[in-house]
Amino acid sequence: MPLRIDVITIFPDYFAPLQLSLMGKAQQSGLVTIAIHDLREFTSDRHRSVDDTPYGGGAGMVMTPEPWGQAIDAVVTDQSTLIVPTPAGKLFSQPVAAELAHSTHLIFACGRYEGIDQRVVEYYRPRIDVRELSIGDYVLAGGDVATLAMIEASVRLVPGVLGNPESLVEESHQLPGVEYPSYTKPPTWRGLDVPEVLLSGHHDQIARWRAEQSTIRTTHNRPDLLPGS
Ligand SMILES: O=C(OCc1ccccc1)c1cn[nH]c1
Repeated sequence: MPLRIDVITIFPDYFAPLQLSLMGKAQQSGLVTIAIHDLREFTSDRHRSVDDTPYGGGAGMVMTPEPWGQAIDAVVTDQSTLIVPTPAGKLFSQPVAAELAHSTHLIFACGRYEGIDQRVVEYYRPRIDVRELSIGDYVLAGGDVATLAMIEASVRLVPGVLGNPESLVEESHQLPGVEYPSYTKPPTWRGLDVPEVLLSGHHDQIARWRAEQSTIRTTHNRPDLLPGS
């Protein structure tokens, strides 16, 4: 059963990169189908407006619910998962990407401005799986870039998309923490040598060195990922 993804956005051109490289091949392989929908196609006024001023005051504009209701109704089934990228969402992560990779149908609602009228989430929550997801603690101008990141992270985990599942095995069996540093040819570059152990052929020493490098790097860059933290 291929994974179907529908993206609803006011900037369809943001998703041109999905036709390239791994994402493009995934679509050609039939493992994934991705459709992009322009939210303005679902407006009914002459100005094709999608936003209005916020109730309760405050700066910025809020996206009105009706175009979203029309657009989501056009693609939704009882198997759909509606994903709303927002800084206020639960944190997207590799385990969440793995879950999405095994879904049947994902609908991404890319909000702009201050976000989408919350009643859109409230309306669909009793009907389908609705997930407000954040890709990190910073604010983007819209959900489009977050959606690209979540699609790329999820689609690469769809069985058959990655030519070499080997790279997934290492990723999933990785020690808690970040990856060890990688090196390739030439053995010396601008006076810098590749760590000797990596050229030694001693696989147990290499594994030990990599584990140690992962711990050093995690301690320095991501102490929050250290076991027991
Ligand atoms: O900025 C983001 O989404 C766009 C957005 C949606 C709703 C209101 C403001 C901005 C975002 C940041 N981390 N994850 C998502």
